[in-house]
Amino acid sequence: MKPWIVLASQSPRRRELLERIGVDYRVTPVAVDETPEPDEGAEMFVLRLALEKARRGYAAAAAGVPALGADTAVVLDEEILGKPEDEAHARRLLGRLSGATHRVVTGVALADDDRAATRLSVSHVTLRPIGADEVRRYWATGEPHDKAGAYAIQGRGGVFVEHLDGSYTGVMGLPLYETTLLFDELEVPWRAQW
Ligand SMILES: Cc1cn([C@H]2C[C@H](O)[C@@H](COP(=O)(O)OP(=O)(O)OP(=O)(O)O)O2)c(=O)[nH]c1=O
Repeated sequence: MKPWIVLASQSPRRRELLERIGVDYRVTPVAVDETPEPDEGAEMFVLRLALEKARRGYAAAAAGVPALGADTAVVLDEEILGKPEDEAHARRLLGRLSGATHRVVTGVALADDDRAATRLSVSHVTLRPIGADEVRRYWATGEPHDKAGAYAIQGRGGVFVEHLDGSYTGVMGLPLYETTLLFDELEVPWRAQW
């Protein structure tokens, strides 16, 4: 049996969110170069990567069903912060995010051979001040290692979140509202489970 969609992602968070709403998917992770173009804004960047992941996922899976791609970036003062390379990098990232408001942008894209649709989710997140010792302990949990901005709202990092203006699932990596708009657009039968 064909799945409804291909998920062009290795992120366990994206799988978990699709499972929450009962979507039948198959995973086909793809590798894309995640380097922003010179002068490319964060919104354009995540939309471009989401679409690239979706298109490559569609081709690689060869399942004849639409492929979903997504990309999340944490943005402070128009700078894309990315994932931490090591503890010192996480310390610098969380030091900058501590006690400040940043933007989390997630692009989602759904594509097949002749159709493609994209949506953008933008959230503003305020983190409370985070102490150096707290960063050290947080790093030791392993949680921040593969997360943009070195924190996870859905995990222990939730204790740092003083305010969220936007989409919780968008910050987590797959905005469910926007994703279901894409499903409707390309006639993915997600409502069958409701
Ligand atoms: C800010 C934040 C990010 N993240 C995650 C979401 C994304 O998985 C990750 C950002 O990296 P992405 O490059 O968007 O995704 P990925 O590398 O995990 O997976 P793939 O490219 O295969 O789809 O950070 C959280 O889980 N919680 C948060 O609060």
